[in-house]
Amino acid sequence: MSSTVQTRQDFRALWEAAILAGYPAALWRLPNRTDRELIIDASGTVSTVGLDFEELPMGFAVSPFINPDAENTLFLKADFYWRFDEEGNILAVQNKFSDGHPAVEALYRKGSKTARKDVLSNLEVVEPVDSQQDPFEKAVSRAIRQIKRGKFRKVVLSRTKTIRFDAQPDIPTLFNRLCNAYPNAFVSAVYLPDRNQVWIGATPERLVSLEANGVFRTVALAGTQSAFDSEGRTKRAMDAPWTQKEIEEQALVGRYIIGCFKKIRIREYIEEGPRTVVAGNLMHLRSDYSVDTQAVNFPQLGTVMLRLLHPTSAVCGMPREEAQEFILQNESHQRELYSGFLGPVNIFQTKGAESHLFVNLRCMKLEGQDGTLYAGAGLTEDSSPAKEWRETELKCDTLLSILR
Ligand SMILES: C=C(O[C@H]1C=CC=C(C(=O)O)[C@@H]1O)C(=O)O
Repeated sequence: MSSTVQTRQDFRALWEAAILAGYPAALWRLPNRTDRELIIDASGTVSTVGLDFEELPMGFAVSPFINPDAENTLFLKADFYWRFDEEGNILAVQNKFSDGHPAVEALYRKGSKTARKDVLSNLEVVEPVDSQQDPFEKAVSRAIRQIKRGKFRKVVLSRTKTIRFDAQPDIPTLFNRLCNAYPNAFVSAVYLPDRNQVWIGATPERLVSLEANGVFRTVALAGTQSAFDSEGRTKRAMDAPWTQKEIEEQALVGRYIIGCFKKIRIREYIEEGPRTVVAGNLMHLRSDYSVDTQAVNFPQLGTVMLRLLHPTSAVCGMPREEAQEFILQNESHQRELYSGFLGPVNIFQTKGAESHLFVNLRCMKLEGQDGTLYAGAGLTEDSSPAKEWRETELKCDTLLSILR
């Protein structure tokens, strides 16, 4: 434990010092919380692990979309961990190294000199919008034909939007803006030096949570509509109209989760919903599932369920194998970490360790000044290609409206 005593520290300074030193770093804010948390891995590289909550130390996990049995999960070890309040006061700190260690020197010395910025550079959308629209809509039509032929029931097709900033964007500023705009999202920024990428996003979808009291949680999230009416007024969630297609699309995700519980003979789950939830500029239908792992005497439930759930039918489809094959054959980009999962693992809180993994949605990959936004839409036999395209545009706007 370091003896570097500090009660206030701008996480911007630490983040920038980590990037300068080439250390992997993850910055996040849990939904409906105000604390910001930061992990820095001073090894300089991200390791690949099998995600096992019982085995892993404190850290931050990041998974690609393709990750059978969660065996190829990237893991940032918490060599340094801080929890800050909104004003930047340090609420908790755990450093593995003492004063004099090169990593402590690199982070605290370089970090303390960093000037405060709060501007975002300008950006332009590089890719002409229609170059993506036509191939996307054609792929949606192919998917609908396959669904009608009975190949699968649902598939989630995604597309990208490429943007270019006129200077490297300031991640802490962007992160703070996302936190302010989307209080009920999981907001995160992850720096992966091996890939020379930063992934930043504000996702509404929890994949697996393991609370200190042993409660396991997951959700079935699907169905999308704008949170605003045609005159731009905010809709009331309770008045949101849902079509048969959207109700069915969300029900398939719920059925998939219940199927996973059944596989491992868990009957003691609590199901709540579906209800309409607001996710920034959008609304979705969400059902919540929880299990008391202590009451059912199943401490490994989180690890087992994660392997069964990922990728859920909210990002892949049903049946999973057929849908995944269609995605790999019909999407023109690699998803990489989009629609994978990410989040803190075994973070020690006063009552015990907690883990919270979220599906990596409403996100952007940043490589220098180039950004790639990702968005997908769940397709069923009642989908309309033009409507699905508009839905992906709305999903890109979750981040774009904050960037502009
Ligand atoms: C695949 C995405 O969203 C998923 C989560 C909520 C609603 C969805 C939908 O309505 O299609 C998607 O299943 C995305 O944001 O890229």
